[in-house]
Amino acid sequence: MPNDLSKLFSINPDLDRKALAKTFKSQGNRLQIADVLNDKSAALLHATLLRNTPWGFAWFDGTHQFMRNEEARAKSPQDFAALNQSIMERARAHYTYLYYCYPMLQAYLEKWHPDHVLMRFLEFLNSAPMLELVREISGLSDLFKADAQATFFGPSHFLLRHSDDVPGQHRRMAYVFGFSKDWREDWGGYLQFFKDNADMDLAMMPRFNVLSIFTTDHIHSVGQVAPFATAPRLSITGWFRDQ
Ligand SMILES: O=C(O)CCC(=O)C(=O)O
Ligand SMILES: [Fe+2]
Repeated sequence: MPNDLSKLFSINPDLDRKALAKTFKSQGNRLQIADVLNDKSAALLHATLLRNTPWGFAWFDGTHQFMRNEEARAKSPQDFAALNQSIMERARAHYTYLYYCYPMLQAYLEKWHPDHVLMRFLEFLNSAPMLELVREISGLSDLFKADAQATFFGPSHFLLRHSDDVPGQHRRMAYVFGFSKDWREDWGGYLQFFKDNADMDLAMMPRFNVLSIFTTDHIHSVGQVAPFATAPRLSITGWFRDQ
């Protein structure tokens, strides 16, 4: 791992990995790890997501749609109202989502902003210390790479119920690094898991400096963020793969 990467980011050395592995198993291969990064790493990522990320706009209309920041800035409020309306109509009966997004892997491969902090974090995600942490806690010893997107869920954003298990994609472990500060129970935005009978089985609150991981066999959603939430739900999320 290059030196500059380990200076930027590091994992909290005090994590009790054995205890975390036990809890991961007892919760049906799901876990939210508190204080996962050292304080400096988490503060840098929080500041980057809050103030220095060229967010685009992601939604689903039958396939994934993404509008880059440059393009979104050129749209009128009327354009956005119409788009919003069409997503809300779709959500009545079909799968969809709506949030601000920065597709880190695509940006990396296409060199959109090669010096951006998030590009270094994508490298850190794919470095030995991070892969070893997730392998150790999950027992999945063949995880070897991760993709990533940064997401910003503002008021009324949501991600409906779905499974991450897309055939041929080799996604084994979903992950969500959370950087949301001072979240409140009434603001929605929980990562929620459902049982077969549609009762909620577990819900993880948006928090600062946490890593939520779960195997891709779980049906889950991100609850709609309340219109009165005064802070965004900030995350870096994706999948660890075995191929
Ligand atoms: O942001 C989250 O908590 C989950 C995101 C998710 O489920 C997904 O991107 O598939
Ligand atoms: Fe998901």
